[in-house]
Amino acid sequence: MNRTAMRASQKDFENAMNQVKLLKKDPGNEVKLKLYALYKQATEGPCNMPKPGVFDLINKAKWDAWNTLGSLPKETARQNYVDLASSLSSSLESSSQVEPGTDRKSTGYETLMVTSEDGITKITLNRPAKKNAINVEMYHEIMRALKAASKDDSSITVLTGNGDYYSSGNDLTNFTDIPPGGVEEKAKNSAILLREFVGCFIDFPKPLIAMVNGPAVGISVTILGLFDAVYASDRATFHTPFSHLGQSPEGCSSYTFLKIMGPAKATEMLVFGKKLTAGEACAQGLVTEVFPDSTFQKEVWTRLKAFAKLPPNAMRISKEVIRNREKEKLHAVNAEECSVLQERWLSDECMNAVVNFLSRKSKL
Ligand SMILES: CCCCC/C=C/CC(=O)SCCNC(=O)CCNC(=O)[C@H](O)C(C)(C)COP(=O)(O)OP(=O)(O)OC[C@H]1O[C@@H](n2cnc3c(N)ncnc32)[C@H](O)[C@@H]1OP(=O)(O)O
Repeated sequence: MNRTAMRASQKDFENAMNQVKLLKKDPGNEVKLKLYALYKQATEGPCNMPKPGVFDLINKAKWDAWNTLGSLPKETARQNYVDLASSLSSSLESSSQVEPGTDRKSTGYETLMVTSEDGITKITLNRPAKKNAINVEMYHEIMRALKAASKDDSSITVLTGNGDYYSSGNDLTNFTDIPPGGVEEKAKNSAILLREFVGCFIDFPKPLIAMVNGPAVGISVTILGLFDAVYASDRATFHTPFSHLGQSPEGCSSYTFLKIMGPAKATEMLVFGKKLTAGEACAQGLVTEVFPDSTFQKEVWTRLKAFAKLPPNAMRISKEVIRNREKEKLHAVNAEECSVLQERWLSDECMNAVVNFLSRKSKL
């Protein structure tokens, strides 16, 4: 790279584009937008395309990024692209060099940490900077981890979150990646993914325990009705703001929550979006037991290690006896909830809520 002359050649630019393609780690949307904008400016000059519509989120973000470069000369954009690509490849390469020993690398998960020890498989949601929001990759990885845990040597499986949140629920940027078939195809694909995801919890054969380490939102709350025990820190809260988001209940909660807490309390949560404290969630039967945050990890792990010593086949069979007669019903509820949601995601109410969050106009 001709860095001394501070003017990147066409060859430097092409090398930089290859460097970007070969990056082992995703540099994130913000950086990708910057690269896109610099590429367009370097090859086509200032943006003179018409501005995309407000619901065409991806193209609008790209247009905004390119347009922000104003009349930056092509040569400067080319140089900036080369510099950015070079800084990315050195920072992302070096960060991947310090990680080989970590769970993430050794298990091949990008959004989870999965460990298996003392008869317990622990699946940790691991996007703490995004409050463990569940993106499409995480949905797939959770399903993969559950399938592996159902067949491994462990006798119980635990789901928890890394950082201050258990999970902020569905990653709202999932709605921005619109395929060529448009928003209808996106809604259809999302409903298929959601149905498969929830189905994995319905069918999970071993005792499944949630350790809710902090606030839980949306789908991370609704699927708790499919767990066998839910232990919560007293910092945890339980929030299903579906109406606020123009959406409707999922995770079989339209059935399980009614059974767990009765229709009136379930309606307060699922229709009016009432946020529960851990104590309230325990009083309503959604949470098994609440622990002070300072002793949460120690107390719960002591208990789980004792559970994991129980005969695994007996636990599996007891779970089957308790749960199996409900399975067919749960799959039917899951299918119905997903088909209702597929329509909801296309509504103005839902699209406006997503746009407002993504444009930083609203938060829960
Ligand atoms: C396949 C599709 C299936 C769909 C299934 C449907 C499920 C329904 C649901 O799950 S509904 C629930 C959806 N979740 C939300 O609406 C939560 C949105 N998030 C918030 O309101 C807030 O972020 C918060 C209250 C959770 C936390 O607020 P706080 O101020 O403490 O933190 P930040 O807002 O600064 O968050 C830190 C960064 O994390 C990003 N982020 C948090 N939650 C989400 C999310 N759900 N989706 C996408 N991104 C999220 C946030 O944008 C910040 O990112 P930044 O640092 O890059 O700005």
